[in-house]
Amino acid sequence: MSFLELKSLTKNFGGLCAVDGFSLDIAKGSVNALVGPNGCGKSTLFNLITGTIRPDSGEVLFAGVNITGRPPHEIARLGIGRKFQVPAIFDELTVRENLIVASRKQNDRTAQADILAQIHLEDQADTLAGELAHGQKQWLEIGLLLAQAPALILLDEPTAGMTAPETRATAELIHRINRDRGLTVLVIEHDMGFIEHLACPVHVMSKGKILKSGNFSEIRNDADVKALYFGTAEETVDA
Ligand SMILES: Nc1ncnc2c1ncn2[C@@H]1O[C@H](COP(=O)(O)OP(=O)(O)OP(=O)(O)O)[C@@H](O)[C@H]1O
Repeated sequence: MSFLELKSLTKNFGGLCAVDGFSLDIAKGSVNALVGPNGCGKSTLFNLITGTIRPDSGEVLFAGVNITGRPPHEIARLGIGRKFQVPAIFDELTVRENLIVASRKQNDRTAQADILAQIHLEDQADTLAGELAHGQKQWLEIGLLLAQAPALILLDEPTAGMTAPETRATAELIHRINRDRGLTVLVIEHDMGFIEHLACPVHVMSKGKILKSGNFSEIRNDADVKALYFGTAEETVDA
């Protein structure tokens, strides 16, 4: 059954069509990746899902409920969490305090301990968030999302600026929270190595709509996708 249903979403900014009749069905409990060149409309699509901006036309259905045009706080309360590229954490609080502040149930220490284990920051619980390594800050922000008990999370370039081991660990983290919490995940990414580790359905966006959907190797070897990135079908997508 479709958990998130995007139906012919369209958003224009003046004369620019950023999202152009975009449709996609995301199944409950699945992980999906959205890739595409700079400016193809990925972040605008996330803004349409989370209510930051309203579509000119089209609909967003979440768990069967039409949430199109609802305000962001209402959509968040319904269970959609979003992580932006730059981590929004409290640097001057410890990792544990960050989680407590973000938690729906602030006294539920068991839930917070579970999250600490899942984001691999058990040993840093009493470290100031500002002192964490870059990758750990990104994981803490995913932890802050988990503390709000969402059913769907949208991650915008979660591995930006990460080392290769951090990137691999992030793919494992996403698998873990998907498996252990039954969370549905939609990820925007540029890093094809990360997408390969995720081993999930990949949707390629171009000029506001889906160009191709498939598994990693189908996308990597697709002539239209190669042409989109390189203007030629001769090379391999590994940017
Ligand atoms: N608020 C806005 N006002 C005007 N134009 C906008 C606005 N937001 C986005 N755009 C334009 O819409 C197009 C799509 O932008 P968007 O940020 O969604 O792309 P993207 O695929 O997320 O890009 P990137 O990978 O670089 O983050 C771009 O041409 C962008 O300049």
